[in-house]
Amino acid sequence: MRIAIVADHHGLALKARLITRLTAQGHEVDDRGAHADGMTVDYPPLCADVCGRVVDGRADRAIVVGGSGMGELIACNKIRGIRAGLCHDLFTTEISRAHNDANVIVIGAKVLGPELAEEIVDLWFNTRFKGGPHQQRLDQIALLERGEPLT
Ligand SMILES: O=C(CO)[C@H](O)[C@H](O)COP(=O)(O)O
Repeated sequence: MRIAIVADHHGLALKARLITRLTAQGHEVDDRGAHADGMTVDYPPLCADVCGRVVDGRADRAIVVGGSGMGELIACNKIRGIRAGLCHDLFTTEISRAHNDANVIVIGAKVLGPELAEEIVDLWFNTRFKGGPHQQRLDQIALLERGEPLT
């Protein structure tokens, strides 16, 4: 897969570790920043960058690493066409793909250790969307996103 990845200042070490792992697995990983320079950064532009790439097809999926990940989750889900999941355990990670067809995974580097983060990312990439009634619900979410009435 073509994966766009970003991290703020809290997620740089985890981002580097995930890039190494995903590249070794055969993915094409595009590191969109931030880059290790000791500066603090604002996460919304980073989220906008990778989410824009998912929406316009330059990336298949995106990974966003923050401190808690909560603000990143909010930012990503403001972008039309993005379904971002905050994944800090195996159950919600699997559901974010199987039920929600998440196209962005958000991780808090201050919440998870690196080994669990790797396990979560592997599970996220290896879980298929189930479709069926879940597709109907995603269609309803898309209506909400466009400000259209739910039918
Ligand atoms: O996870 C985050 C947002 O949800 C950020 O990493 C966090 O808010 C950064 O804060 P600070 O610059 O004070 O370290």
